[in-house]
Amino acid sequence: MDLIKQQPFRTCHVVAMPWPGRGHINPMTNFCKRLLLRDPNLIVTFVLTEEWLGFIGSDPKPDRISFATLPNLIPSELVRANDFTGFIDAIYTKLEKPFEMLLDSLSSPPPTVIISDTFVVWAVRVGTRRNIPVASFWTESATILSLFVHSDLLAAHGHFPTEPSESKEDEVVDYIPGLSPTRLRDLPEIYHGFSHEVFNKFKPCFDELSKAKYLLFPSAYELEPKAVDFFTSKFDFPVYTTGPLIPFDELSDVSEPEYIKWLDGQPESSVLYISQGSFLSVSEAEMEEIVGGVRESGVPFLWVARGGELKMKKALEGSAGVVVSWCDQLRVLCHAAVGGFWTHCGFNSTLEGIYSGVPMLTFPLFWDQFLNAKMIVEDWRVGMSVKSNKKTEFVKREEIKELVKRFMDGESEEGKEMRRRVCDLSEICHGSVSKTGSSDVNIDSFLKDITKIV
Ligand SMILES: O=c1ccn([C@@H]2O[C@H](COP(=O)(O)OP(=O)(O)O[C@H]3O[C@H](CO)[C@@H](O)[C@H](O)[C@H]3O)[C@@H](O)[C@H]2O)c(=O)[nH]1
Repeated sequence: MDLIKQQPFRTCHVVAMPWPGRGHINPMTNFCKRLLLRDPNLIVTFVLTEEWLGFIGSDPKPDRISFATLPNLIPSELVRANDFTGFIDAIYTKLEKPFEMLLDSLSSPPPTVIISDTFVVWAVRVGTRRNIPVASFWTESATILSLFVHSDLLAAHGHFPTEPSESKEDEVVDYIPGLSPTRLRDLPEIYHGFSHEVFNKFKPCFDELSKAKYLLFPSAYELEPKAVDFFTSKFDFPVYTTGPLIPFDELSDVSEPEYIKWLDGQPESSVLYISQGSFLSVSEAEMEEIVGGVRESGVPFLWVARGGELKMKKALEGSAGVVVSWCDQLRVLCHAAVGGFWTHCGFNSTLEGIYSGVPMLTFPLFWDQFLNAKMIVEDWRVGMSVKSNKKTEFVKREEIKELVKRFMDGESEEGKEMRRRVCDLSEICHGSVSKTGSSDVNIDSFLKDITKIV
């Protein structure tokens, strides 16, 4: 393998500090694995709460990653959605000290760089105090980061903060660098309500960003070139796209869980894979409509029902599909039988859908997911939207039934066009992580940066 040339005697010690959440830990893990593959002298200390170590500690991992824990001083993952702003506060106020104590204990060799999730607000502060460079790791789209750092521009246009109103919702935001013209209704509601509260909590993280030494985007440059270019010109430090940080290296797994065996028996591109993410869920009434609509469409499905597997199995008894509580998502998406992905549009899922070349039915629930859905449907044109045009109403089963049938029809003109486009984007993503792709080139440049002796 063409590895980067290392300076002798210099072992690079990366301390990885993800935000405690599945959609953040997964790409950070995959990034560390990629770093280890490219640099035989690198070691990684991966920092998790004790609870998260319990969730993922038994997963196979390379030798040169060791886990270190922070005490369980924040609300459990199992209930964090109940009080999300309280969860953010706890991370902000309770984990900085234990993290510093942990850094004190890492002396052989001492940390070379901290790679920290951008939302871990104190990481840049800690790194600056200790003269350890911090690479800020942003797990959402570059486009939404541009929106977040431009709340002043939104305010200047009367779009932030503001109360919801029908007329405003149709106004078009066309002045944010890297963001294609977008109706206010398709942006996360950072301008009012709960998302506004969450945004205010996270705003200090965007202000800290300029004090980092590197910025890392877990995506392919070609998916959002304008937004990435904006950050490259904004900051006087390096900005890297790493290629999609999804577990494509693990696709050759030989195990055959029941749901893969079931997929093996289904016709090509016939199955709708449904996953609503690992964090929030929809109301019971809305779920009933979704279940009814999918069932009546007659389309075969593989459904990940987090937390409510038994109930869902009962509701879908006798219909054309399988319900599981968890699956190896990328492997499922890459299976020939899967022809569509009903997704909540978490950024990892979005990248996984694109990488697999599977068109998406978008059903965003919160935060960046609304803009991801808009990019899927309008910018990349690789999906259709399930959500009603009015955010207060949910879509009824009859509409869902018709939409699912239309979406899964690979023979219609729109179906063919959507599939052609997603295959093109899939090729771009595959290219970026291929042997000669931009991902390795960028990761090697990042490694050269962090291992150079100053
Ligand atoms: O049965 C399942 C379900 C999910 N996953 C994986 O879990 C991850 C989920 O990540 P993502 O799609 O990003 O969803 P969330 O966990 O909801 O992500 C949070 O973090 C993301 C990245 O910051 C944000 O974009 C989202 O809005 C936020 O909810 C993906 O890698 C999936 O492959 C599985 O492997 N099996």
